[in-house]
Amino acid sequence: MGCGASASQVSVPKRPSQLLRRSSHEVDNPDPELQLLLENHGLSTQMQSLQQLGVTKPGHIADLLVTDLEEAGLSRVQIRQLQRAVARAPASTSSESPVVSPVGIRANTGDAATTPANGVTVSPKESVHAVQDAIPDPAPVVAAQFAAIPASIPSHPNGQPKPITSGHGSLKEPGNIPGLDVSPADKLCADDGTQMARNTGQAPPKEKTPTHQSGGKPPLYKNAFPSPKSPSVSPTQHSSPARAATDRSRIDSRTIPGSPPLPHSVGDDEDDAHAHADSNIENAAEPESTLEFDVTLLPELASGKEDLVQGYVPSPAANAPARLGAFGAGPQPQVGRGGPAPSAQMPAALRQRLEAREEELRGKRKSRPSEKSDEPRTRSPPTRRSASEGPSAQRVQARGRPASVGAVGRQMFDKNELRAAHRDLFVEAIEKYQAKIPATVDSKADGTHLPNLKPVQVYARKRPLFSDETAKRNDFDVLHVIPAKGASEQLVLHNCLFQADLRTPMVHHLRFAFDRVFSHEARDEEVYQVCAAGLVAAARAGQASTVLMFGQTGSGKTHTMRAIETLAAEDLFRDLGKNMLSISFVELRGARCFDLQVANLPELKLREVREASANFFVPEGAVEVHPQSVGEACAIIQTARQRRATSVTEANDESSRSHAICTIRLLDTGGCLTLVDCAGTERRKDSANHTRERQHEGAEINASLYALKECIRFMSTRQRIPQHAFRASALTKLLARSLSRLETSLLAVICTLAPAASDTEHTLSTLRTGAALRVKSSCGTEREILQSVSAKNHDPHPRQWSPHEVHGWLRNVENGCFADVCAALPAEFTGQMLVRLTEAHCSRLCGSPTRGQLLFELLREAMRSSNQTQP
Ligand SMILES: Nc1ncnc2c1ncn2[C@@H]1O[C@H](COP(=O)(O)OP(=O)(O)OP(=O)(O)O)[C@@H](O)[C@H]1O
Repeated sequence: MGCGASASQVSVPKRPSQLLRRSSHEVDNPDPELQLLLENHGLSTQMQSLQQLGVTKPGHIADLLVTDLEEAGLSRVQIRQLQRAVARAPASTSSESPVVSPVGIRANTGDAATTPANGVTVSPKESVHAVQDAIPDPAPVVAAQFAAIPASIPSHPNGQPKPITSGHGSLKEPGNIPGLDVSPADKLCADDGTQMARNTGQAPPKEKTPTHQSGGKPPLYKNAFPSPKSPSVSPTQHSSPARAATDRSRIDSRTIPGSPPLPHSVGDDEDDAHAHADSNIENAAEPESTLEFDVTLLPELASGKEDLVQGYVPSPAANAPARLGAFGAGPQPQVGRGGPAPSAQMPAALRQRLEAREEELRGKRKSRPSEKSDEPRTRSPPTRRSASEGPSAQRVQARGRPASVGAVGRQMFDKNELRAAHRDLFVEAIEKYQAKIPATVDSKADGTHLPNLKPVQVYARKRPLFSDETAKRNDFDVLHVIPAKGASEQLVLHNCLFQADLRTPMVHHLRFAFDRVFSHEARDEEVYQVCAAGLVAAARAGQASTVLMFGQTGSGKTHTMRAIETLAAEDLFRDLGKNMLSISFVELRGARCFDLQVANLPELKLREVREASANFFVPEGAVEVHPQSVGEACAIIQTARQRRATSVTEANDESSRSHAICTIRLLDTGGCLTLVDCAGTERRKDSANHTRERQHEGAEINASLYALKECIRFMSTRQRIPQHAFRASALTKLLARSLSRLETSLLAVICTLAPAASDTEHTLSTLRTGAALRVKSSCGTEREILQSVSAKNHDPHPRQWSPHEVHGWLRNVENGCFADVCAALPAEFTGQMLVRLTEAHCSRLCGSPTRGQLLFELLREAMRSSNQTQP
């Protein structure tokens, strides 16, 4: 018996250190009486099984077998003696037996050792594989739970432990018991033996694993490796009916796939060989009548296993979960270790079903963002996308669908798409708002007289919305120039947005005031008259005047400037004779300056000129042409303009990629008119498809415009523009001469605006820049306009009423029926006090509850209507 085997007989110890230790270690034979007892009670095999599992600690043995031993009638002393004997006995009785690792995985020894069973030298590396292979395949263990049904005991795939029919399964001592030869049959079945060891290797770690289903309790092992019921043991030997029942349910461990190899008795090798041979035949004979596939495969199918269990198993395997629980179940079965896919031996129909199910589950897992959260989602559930649906398909879909309906991938909606998708909604809101604005807003300007020329004038011009913008982009007009009796000075930008949830549309109505605002219907002549004519006149008088176009690309800068250039030339020639003016035309591309008057566009250096008042820069060698007629002047300007660098952009088919500076000098007076058509401001999105060079160009344009804005800010507050501000860009260097003469300089900035909703962000940026320039130059005046407009448009809240307004309201409300209340109120009774009156107060004031209630309601109504008209 294994317990009594001496250590000298051990062929392969656990580790090298143990090898040394065990070679000199003698294990005492246990008490023969005890040995007999164990054998009589069928416990000797159990002990050996435990030994092979590496369970050698007395405490563990006691835990695992104490019940059986006690029931077998062993005294405590005997049990302890037995435990000591087991502990001293070699843990491994076979060279094939794997070693139990600290985590309970059995593996072959790490040192190169000749394996007696197969004669193969196992290298350390191979032993690592052996460790991996030794990871328990739980299927047989689970299958063992069904071992009580001998008729349907399945064969395990991949030649794993074969069920041995009881007819061949007489108890035999294993060939790997120390000192005993390994039978040829065992050698032949080395694989099986390995697998069996593998199977048995799973129990010890689970004993210690806290997460184990059974909490690692001893009965698990007792049941997982039931003692073989010797044929010689009659049921009457059981101490109790319950015990008898338990034992009846036990079968020869060798009939249970996954149970440890049983000891062979000397001379049983032949039988064993027969047994294996028979078992192989049996396996071949019953390829599909298996239960273990069921329990082995299902856990891999995760959430779908219950269905499958019910669907598949019409036999006792249907009780798998219950049995699993009863047995403690050891490790959860996993598929894919040490055997072929169980499906390979399954009925075709079942295989198909499982495959379909697996596929479905895989799909579910993919679509499930997190396996952890089983809670139902409050947001709209992810919709299943067909193969044809890509991001572009979703974009198209999103366009036609209200954003409030389950937005799939909200990040795919950009502002402009949402605007276009909800065009009608926004247009209606805009029209409603515009209808509320009174058509006659007082204006200081009458439209015919030129405004008083301030150093910096800021104008805004809206260009028309083009039909292709409406057709292609479903765009709509979001710029509204507020009509006025005289000339418009305000406009509203309706910024159509969605709240952060991307479901709630909203419109921000942003008002801006300028020296003059031109609607899309304004004619070029009108613009010239208001914005440039005064500056032309000032230049003629010897001043330095500058007209500067500023705005996003495609908003109409060049369109407006062309008209101004032509009309200015006409004006100047009308009053002046020949050779009285000169025209130079240069363009700035980044920091480089080119002469547009010369066909080959020579590059010009910017030369610094030092003057007493300020330093400035001039393009050295720029050609100055002296036109002899208006026509000639216009032709010169036209030719130069055509030489200007342009290219196709997202926003403009003929976008100017440079700043164009046309300087007209008045030779007699020394005056100068500088017409600057800036390159369009670009946002990152506009240049997204540009080449690297073009993107660099765009960056330079924006940088120079920023420098220009800085200079204008100094100018608008009548501060001296510092040199560093001028030197920041080529544009400001060239404009230094005009802008630095504070006393004599005039600057008109025309902000050109595109009205399309998709250009809202550009337009807003331009408006903000323009408004900032202007407000600083004229302090509170523009604010007053804004306030007066808001006062006219929005009723002040009763809370803000002065005592005079309170009395006035009381005298007039409801046709004066509350005029008498005025007398009851103190003269200083403010709106703040009025809104605090309760209904009871009102009743007391009015002398009757009915009147009091009416007054109270009228007041509330006034408050409500005022709230509604607030911006
Ligand atoms: N007030 C307007 N009335 C009619 N058409 C206009 C008006 N303003 C601009 N346009 C047209 O819009 C288009 C773009 O105008 P323009 O080239 O002047 O833009 P831009 O601001 O100079 O652009 P960029 O900065 O890219 O050069 C042109 O076809 C122009 O004719």
